[in-house]
Amino acid sequence: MVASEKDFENAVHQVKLLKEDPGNDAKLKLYALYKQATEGPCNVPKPRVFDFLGRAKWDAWTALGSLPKETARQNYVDFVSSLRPSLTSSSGEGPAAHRSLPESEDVVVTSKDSITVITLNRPAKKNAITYQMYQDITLALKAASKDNSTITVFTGNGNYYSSGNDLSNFSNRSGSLQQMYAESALTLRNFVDSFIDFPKPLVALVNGPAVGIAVTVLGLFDAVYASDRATFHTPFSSLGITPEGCSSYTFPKIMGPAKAAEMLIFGKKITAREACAQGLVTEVFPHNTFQKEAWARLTAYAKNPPKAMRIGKQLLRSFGKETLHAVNAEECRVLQERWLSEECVNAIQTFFSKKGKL
Ligand SMILES: CCCCC/C=C/CC(=O)SCCNC(=O)CCNC(=O)[C@H](O)C(C)(C)COP(=O)(O)OP(=O)(O)OC[C@H]1O[C@@H](n2cnc3c(N)ncnc32)[C@H](O)[C@@H]1OP(=O)(O)O
Repeated sequence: MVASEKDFENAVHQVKLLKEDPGNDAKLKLYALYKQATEGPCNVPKPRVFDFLGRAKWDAWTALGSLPKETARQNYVDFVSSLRPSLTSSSGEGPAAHRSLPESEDVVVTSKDSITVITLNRPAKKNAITYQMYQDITLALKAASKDNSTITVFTGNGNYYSSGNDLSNFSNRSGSLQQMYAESALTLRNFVDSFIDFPKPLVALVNGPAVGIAVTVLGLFDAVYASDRATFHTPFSSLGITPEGCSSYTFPKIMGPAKAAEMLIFGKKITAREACAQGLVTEVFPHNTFQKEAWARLTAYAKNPPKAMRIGKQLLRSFGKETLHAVNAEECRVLQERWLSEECVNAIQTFFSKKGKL
């Protein structure tokens, strides 16, 4: 269900009636979503250095990147409902995923034409996936598996689909290294499990380059539509690490062992058309018509009887499921060791010293 103009106006009115101060973070978020919904992406100059409030507002608005006006309107309505559960929108039920998803700006969940959309929303960092985002995505998938949508879609905001794991994930957490890597392995395992077990059709709209784990989990999707600007890159060896996302099993099955090794061991970056020829991508669209064509396709597919699609997906998936879980467990075990290796530590240091981009 997409929020109408009237829902939006109601939500704006409800904010004015709030009896309690929702706090600065919430107010900044409301401001940013309101501006994005009414004016589109921020294109005004950054306020002067001593205008702290003006700069905080500008930052919050700018962080929304190119989020479409309709999505911002929907997010505003949903956010107002979450501030005051008794304030429900006049259009009835909102996206079910919001009910159990913690507040997150980096992973945005919306609902449209029976389709739940999970958008990676860190365009300034090329949608790199933080530790928190792994957990939010896991929750979002769990919620989407139970909501009333027919299809779930994954995409990225901005010019990247995702640059994969945020390489600062291991430098900004507390506790011993062993403990941090054990927790990370568990978080990764839960994250990948939620793709393996996802019960409905899951579609990726790869709007731009994809790196690392953003590529590997594609082997667990039911369809992958890509812009012709998308590329697919798994530079694991150069980072001193090993494949995850079940790719050590799905990629050889999808593209054959030789092509899988070229990507997963030698780190060859491939184009969208190459990925399509190799079976990782379902179809490639010209970038300037990508959104329109892919959404026309999805909207038509979402009209199919949902139970038949769900049962069909389960048939396709059920026989390999135990193997996928076993592969996931083993990949996470091996990675936990690799993260401690000198090769991996050096590669991450090199990236942050700005000498080692892909
Ligand atoms: C729970 C743990 C689970 C772990 C699971 C493991 C998964 C494995 C992987 O996913 S491996 C892949 C890891 N990703 C990378 O190695 C990509 C690193 N990024 C780059 O090489 C480049 O940034 C780029 C090629 C993606 C884009 O280059 P470009 O020049 O176009 O842009 P910038 O480099 O200036 O990027 C803009 C800002 O974004 C930051 N950034 C981009 N990607 C990441 C990332 N993966 N991790 C952290 N930060 C990233 C970049 O540092 C810039 O930030 P700045 O503006 O503050 O400088």
